[in-house]
Amino acid sequence: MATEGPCSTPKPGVFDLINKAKWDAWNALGNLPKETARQNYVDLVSGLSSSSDSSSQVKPEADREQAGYETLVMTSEDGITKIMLNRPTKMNALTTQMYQEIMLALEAASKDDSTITVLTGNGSYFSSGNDLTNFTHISPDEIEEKARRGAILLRDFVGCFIDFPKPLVAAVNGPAVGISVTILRLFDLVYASDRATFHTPFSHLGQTPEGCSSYTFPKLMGPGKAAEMLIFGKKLTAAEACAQGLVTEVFPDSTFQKEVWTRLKAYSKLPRNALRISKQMIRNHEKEKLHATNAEESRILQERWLSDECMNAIMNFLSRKAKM
Ligand SMILES: CCCCC/C=C/CC(=O)SCCNC(=O)CCNC(=O)[C@H](O)C(C)(C)COP(=O)(O)OP(=O)(O)OC[C@H]1O[C@@H](n2cnc3c(N)ncnc32)[C@H](O)[C@@H]1OP(=O)(O)O
Repeated sequence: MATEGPCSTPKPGVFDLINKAKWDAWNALGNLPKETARQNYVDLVSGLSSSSDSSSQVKPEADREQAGYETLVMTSEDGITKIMLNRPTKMNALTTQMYQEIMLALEAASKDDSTITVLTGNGSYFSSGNDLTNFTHISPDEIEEKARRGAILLRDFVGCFIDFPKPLVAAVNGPAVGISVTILRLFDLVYASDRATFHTPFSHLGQTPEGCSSYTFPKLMGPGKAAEMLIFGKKLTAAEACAQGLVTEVFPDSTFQKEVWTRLKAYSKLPRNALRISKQMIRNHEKEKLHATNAEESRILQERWLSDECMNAIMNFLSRKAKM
């Protein structure tokens, strides 16, 4: 293009891979003037040579922290976008603001140039699930409206995981509770520290399953094991969760970070589009079912949040300190 102007030669045959790729790139430039193409080429080459002059001048793919999040730390490096829940003193309990920021972060990650997206937690917990103070400071005349809006937020939040287009990985650095457990089935890989536990105390809270777990857990582990977790609140160790298929692999806590990130950096070098298309092929089979389950679970929870059972359980949790 830079020397001959717009593409005018015939397209090479389908098996002439190298010349066909060159032709496609040339043809894609359309009627770009020869001079502009030449300047673009010079800019590209001088950019490459100046960056390869000396290794000290190569700016490493810095851990680019993305601004605008208060409850998360979002970084992109080595083809991996990491979304880290960042309320360690509250065990990364999920506030309304956090649900919203996670949705924004997923939206941004779905469009950035990374290959893999990872969700993890800062501190000792992955997440203690829904922040139970989300249900406080509500006057009686606001309760129904708050429950209605909560159900919409829940449905939208889980919907983002169902529809996420790229490989999505959970690095479960510590215990996980409630919704931070149920959504794991919507991830493509779940790596867990051997310190992690998996606990869904819905009945204890007068609540019911979400995150599509009423469908995905029985399908994954059989109805009996799913009932132990979702109905009776049995807490699983990382090894047990791995045996049930909820966790992909367990790592010793002492080497968890090193082993997981080494593995993910290697995966992130695989062809990006192939990974994305394969993920979508695997997930597309049951998307409709997942969205229908999500809508139904959110509708039922909206009712549960208004029940005495739920309100009493939350008041019990919040008044623990006062009783101590
Ligand atoms: C839009 C709405 C969508 C709703 C979707 C619905 C989801 C359902 C669920 O997720 S159900 C699960 C809800 N989570 C829980 O029931 C866990 C509650 N927390 C605990 O049981 C414990 O805090 C613990 C086991 C996670 C940790 O116990 P530990 O004794 O180690 O630590 P503390 O209890 O002292 O916790 C430290 C401070 O963090 C606060 N905190 C922890 N988790 C939550 C939470 N989920 N909600 C609110 N606050 C939480 C805790 O109160 C302490 O705060 P303080 O230091 O200010 O007292």
